[in-house]
Amino acid sequence: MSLTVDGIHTYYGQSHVLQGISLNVGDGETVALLGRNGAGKTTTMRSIVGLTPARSGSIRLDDKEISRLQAYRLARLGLSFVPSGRRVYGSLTVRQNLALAAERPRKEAAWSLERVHDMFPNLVTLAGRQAGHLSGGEQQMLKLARALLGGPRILLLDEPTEGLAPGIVADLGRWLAILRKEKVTVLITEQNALFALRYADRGYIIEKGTVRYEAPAAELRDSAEIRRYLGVGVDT
Ligand SMILES: Nc1ncnc2c1ncn2[C@@H]1O[C@H](COP(=O)(O)OP(=O)(O)OP(=O)(O)O)[C@@H](O)[C@H]1O
Repeated sequence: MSLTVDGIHTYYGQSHVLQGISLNVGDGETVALLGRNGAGKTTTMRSIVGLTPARSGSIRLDDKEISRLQAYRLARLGLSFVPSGRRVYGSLTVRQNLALAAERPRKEAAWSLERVHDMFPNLVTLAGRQAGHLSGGEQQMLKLARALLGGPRILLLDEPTEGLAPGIVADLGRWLAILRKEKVTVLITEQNALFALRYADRGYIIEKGTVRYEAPAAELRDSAEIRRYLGVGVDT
């Protein structure tokens, strides 16, 4: 499975936010989408998954044109969008949240509950807890678990570290390393550029709705120019 975004233009009303973004995510790759505040990272993801459709340009899953499909059909095709923030069914328990996600999986790519529990053993302990009462990190874990149970062909993770304590960010790094090893195809946006580049194969840096740089993650991480541009200091 590969995702190809080719020259998409997306608007909010009159505001021309994405001005010809092109990128691709190859089968089994982890790709980081970076840029300053307001550059258009979230909008790019929302365009890919059909929540804020692009007005022109092409988006293809393998050779299939998907840019005109509605969000629910894209979700059925295996585009799994994990938005930032606390988006779980707060009044349901962890167990119920997982059961709902496992109800109608895309069979060929679905993870079993057992495999998900191997990756996130804490979810076993937390099974009876109400999801709305979990910490930010625990909710992030639950969102990822739900996405995997659904059988994603590509996981789109929007700012997964947002609002997480440093210790939890380290956990998230471990999960991203596992996804990469398991060859799950991932597109990730991050304010924390160095974090994302540590777990990505390649990265794109966008500015004002266009791609400004594209390079292997290690190259972006080591470039003084890129660090200056992104306003990041030394790697920790
Ligand atoms: N619902 C909306 N209506 C109008 N303008 C919007 C809307 N959402 C985002 N924008 C504008 O579109 C531009 C791109 O926003 P976007 O959220 O994609 O950026 P981002 O790179 O994800 O940045 P951030 O990390 O700050 O979310 C910004 O100028 C933003 O103000």
